[in-house]
Amino acid sequence: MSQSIVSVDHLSVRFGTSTVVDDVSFAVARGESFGLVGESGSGKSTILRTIMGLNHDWSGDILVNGVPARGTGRREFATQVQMVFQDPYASLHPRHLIGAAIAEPMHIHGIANAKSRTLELLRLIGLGEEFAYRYPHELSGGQRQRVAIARALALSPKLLLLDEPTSALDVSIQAEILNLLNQLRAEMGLTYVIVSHNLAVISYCCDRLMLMQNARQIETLTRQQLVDRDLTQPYSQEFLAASTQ
Ligand SMILES: Nc1ncnc2c1ncn2[C@@H]1O[C@H](COP(=O)(O)OP(=O)(O)OP(=O)(O)O)[C@@H](O)[C@H]1O
Repeated sequence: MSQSIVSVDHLSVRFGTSTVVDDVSFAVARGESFGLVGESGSGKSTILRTIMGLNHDWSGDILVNGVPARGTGRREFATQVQMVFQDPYASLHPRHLIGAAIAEPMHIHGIANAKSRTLELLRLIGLGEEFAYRYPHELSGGQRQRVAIARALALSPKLLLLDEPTSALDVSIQAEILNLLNQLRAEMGLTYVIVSHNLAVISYCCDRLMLMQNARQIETLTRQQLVDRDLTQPYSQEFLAASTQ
């Protein structure tokens, strides 16, 4: 599909003798937000990590911007796709200033004006420029996750892979981060693939979602189908019932 920013075709991923992603296919259009949802261990994060090139024992096809992910050089790939991880406490070096953390990918890629771009990114994610001179321990979890998002956007990728972006945060902060993600997507024309076990998060941020169970895809739904409970698979009904109890 030439319109897709990422397409995954018959993807299977193994760790040793276990197949943790089994024949999964989906495609995400430019500007779309696509959710991967399902119980713990169903293979969601493994799909994101495989797209990022962090797993090696896999078969099938992954195309990013129509080009095989396996064949794309790491440097070029980093300008197209970035990942945001669940734990904002683990994702920032404790002894690096926030400004340095955001600027680092730009320095690695030899991008000019890294300093002014860093300040611009801080404004974009709703933190003042003064945050450039703070250390991670001086920030709240929500502020750190904002910084992780700024860092992911530093090379201006069009595709973000978000792995449980709010589940390590206080419930009161989760909505703020989801609102920020929605706002950034609209303003910057970003595409998201968001992993979550939380249907509320997915329905707030995603246009479509794919439900997974035990390494396999069960069903793909639009947000409207989710809202209307227009489900065809018994497992989807079960999962939804369990999630909304
Ligand atoms: N590096 C690894 N080595 C061996 N097994 C792994 C590795 N990473 C993941 N797995 C296994 O692969 C399966 C899928 O894990 P994955 O993290 O993709 O699931 P998930 O749906 O994202 O779950 P969660 O929401 O708990 O992260 C699990 O059984 C997990 O134990």
